[in-house]
Amino acid sequence: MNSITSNSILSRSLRFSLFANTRLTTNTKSHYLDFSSKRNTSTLKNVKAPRVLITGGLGQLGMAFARNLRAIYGSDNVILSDIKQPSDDVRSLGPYIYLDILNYALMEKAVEECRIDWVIHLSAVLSALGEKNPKLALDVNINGFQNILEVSKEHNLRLLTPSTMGVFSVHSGKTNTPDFAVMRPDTIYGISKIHMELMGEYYNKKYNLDFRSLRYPGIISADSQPGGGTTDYAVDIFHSAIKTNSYSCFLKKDTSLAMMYLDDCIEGTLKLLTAPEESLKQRVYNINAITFSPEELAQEIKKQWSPDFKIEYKPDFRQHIADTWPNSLDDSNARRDWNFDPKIRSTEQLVSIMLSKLNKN
Ligand SMILES: NC(=O)c1ccc[n+]([C@@H]2O[C@H](COP(=O)([O-])OP(=O)(O)OC[C@H]3O[C@@H](n4cnc5c(N)ncnc54)[C@H](O)[C@@H]3O)[C@@H](O)[C@H]2O)c1
Ligand SMILES: C[C@@H](O)[C@H](N)C(=O)O
Repeated sequence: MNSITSNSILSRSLRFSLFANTRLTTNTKSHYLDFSSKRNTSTLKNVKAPRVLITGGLGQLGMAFARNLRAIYGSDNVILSDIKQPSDDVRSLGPYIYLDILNYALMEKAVEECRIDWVIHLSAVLSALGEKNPKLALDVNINGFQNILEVSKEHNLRLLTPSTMGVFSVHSGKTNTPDFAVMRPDTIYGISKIHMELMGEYYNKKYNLDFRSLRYPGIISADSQPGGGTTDYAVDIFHSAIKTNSYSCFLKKDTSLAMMYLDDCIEGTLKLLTAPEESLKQRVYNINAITFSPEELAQEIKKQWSPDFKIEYKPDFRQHIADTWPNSLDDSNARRDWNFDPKIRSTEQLVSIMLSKLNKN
């Protein structure tokens, strides 16, 4: 059960600067005023906020986005959506609508009726699930994205869609992989995410669509379950350690991968979402934070949780996927253009924050 709290992870000053940064290109609807002019702060309070639609919001990341965006722009301005039934808790925190991204008419109706200005498009089928059901992954990740891309173009929306380190491959380089590396992924997930990146860039160039994307490493969260990826072990291991003081890992002990704590993912994404157009030198950016292997993570859990913690390694089909992915990404462009700056930078910090959060639940 995800423990849903309404508190934002963002500091008050960061929330304010993200709000103040919420600037608009001239061709955007006038739901709210342009902050780019030299307004003094007293005018901020009586200015309308953007109305944000989150698709696929009931997965691992969606609620954290909703909580933090609502803390900045107000609950009624952030509409959560998915094809799952939300809990009463979720419904109590703000507007929720059923939205299947494969239904273009339904999506356009939602954008019009909810007077949407920005979309955070999270709906997707992730790597492991995608290899089990390639047709579903193709449908959701490609056809679904085409729908949201078209609706965003037709309605002048700002569209942010997360990409993944899964677009890289053995040809991209394993360490400090740059934004513009060779991309030849052999998973349906990686292929569909490259499609998303390239089509988003095409619509930006051809139709001036305000498309933004960032390549996440494996995201690690305490309050939400992962949705079927190859890095899910790094979340599952904590729940298993607390429950049984043991874990059976589906990757080999030395499989080093790029990882990130949820709060850094959210803060970084909101920085890109609100970055002034003129600061963006590209539309798709790598972000990076921590690198560890299952064995290194297990050793840190032994240190901070229990020296008797037991781990076994039983690699499955996800090992091949992980073997094609980088262990770290070069995110210097994200740092340069919109001040990406993760706080959790070590396995030790990650284990400490995860155990403290999970022990509270
Ligand atoms: N979590 C990570 O580690 C990670 C890393 C890299 C990139 N990303 C990206 O971030 C985004 C969110 O990831 P997540 O971990 O929350 O994913 P998730 O798998 O946990 O959730 C995806 C959501 O999409 C929804 N969905 C599926 N089909 C849909 C449809 N037809 N219409 C509407 N919604 C539909 C699902 O119901 C689910 O709630 C995805 O685009 C993913 O590729 C995530
Ligand atoms: C890395 C990311 O895209 C997701 N957690 C997956 O493993 O598929």
